[in-house]
Amino acid sequence: MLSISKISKTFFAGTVNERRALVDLNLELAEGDFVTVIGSNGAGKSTLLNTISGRYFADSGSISIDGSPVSKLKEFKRARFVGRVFQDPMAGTAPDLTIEQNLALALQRGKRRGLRRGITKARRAEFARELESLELGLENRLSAKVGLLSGGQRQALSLLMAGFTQPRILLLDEHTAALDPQRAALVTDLTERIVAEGNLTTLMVTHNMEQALKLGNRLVMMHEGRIVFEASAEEKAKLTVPMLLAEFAKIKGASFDDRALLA
Ligand SMILES: Nc1ncnc2c1ncn2[C@@H]1O[C@H](COP(=O)(O)OP(=O)(O)OP(=O)(O)O)[C@@H](O)[C@H]1O
Repeated sequence: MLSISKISKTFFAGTVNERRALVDLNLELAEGDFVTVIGSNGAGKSTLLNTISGRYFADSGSISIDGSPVSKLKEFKRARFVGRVFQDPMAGTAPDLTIEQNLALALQRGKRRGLRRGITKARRAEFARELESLELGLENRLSAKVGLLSGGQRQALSLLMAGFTQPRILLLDEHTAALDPQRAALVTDLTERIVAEGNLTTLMVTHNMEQALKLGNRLVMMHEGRIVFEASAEEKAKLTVPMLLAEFAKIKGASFDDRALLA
């Protein structure tokens, strides 16, 4: 359903600052696949997500979603079917709008279209029910501005909104990295639940190897713009953190820090 064929992306080509972020990369995701993406710093993970979301156009190669080419579509057009949660909790929500206004916007963008604009009593009750499942007490703060929430609360809300919009592809870019361990664990569990409930086709970048093994049915490791290791569902089930570290060690010249990867 997501087909990436031979995409390359070079920044500052032909200058001393040239960076080959993606090199002839191929990746196929079937409906409902949840692929975790790990790799050394500068491996091209964010650039891969950025070319799927349309933030950057690839220099060559093609990307299609449900068989339709999207490589030439601008980011705002792809936003209809690409959902994204970033590392920065400030990125995914509108800080000056209230929690219920943010949720209403997500609902309007999603499949549950046709619902009247505005927030009815029934819809407020639905929002409260959904927020209750986050176990953060947000159900009692529907009219609070989102800018007042903590990072973890905003990431949880962003995920809930991504679930509402029912994207064809969900991109998660180190979305738990800026959170304290407790909130990161909560958002990790929530990610599993929302992806499973919506059967969302998902790509998740993480530096946390335990998280990369816990979540998803497939795993890819990137290095210098290429996928250098892949694990199918069956293989991933047998992988351990030491095995992944051994794979990293095989990458000639890879600069990585075990502690950072295990953090
Ligand atoms: N907007 C940009 N302008 C110039 N160079 C860029 C840009 N974005 C990424 N790069 C370069 O492309 C390469 C890949 O970067 P990218 O951010 O995709 O890596 P990453 O795997 O996400 O790294 P990290 O784990 O450190 O976040 C790096 O060499 C980076 O410096």
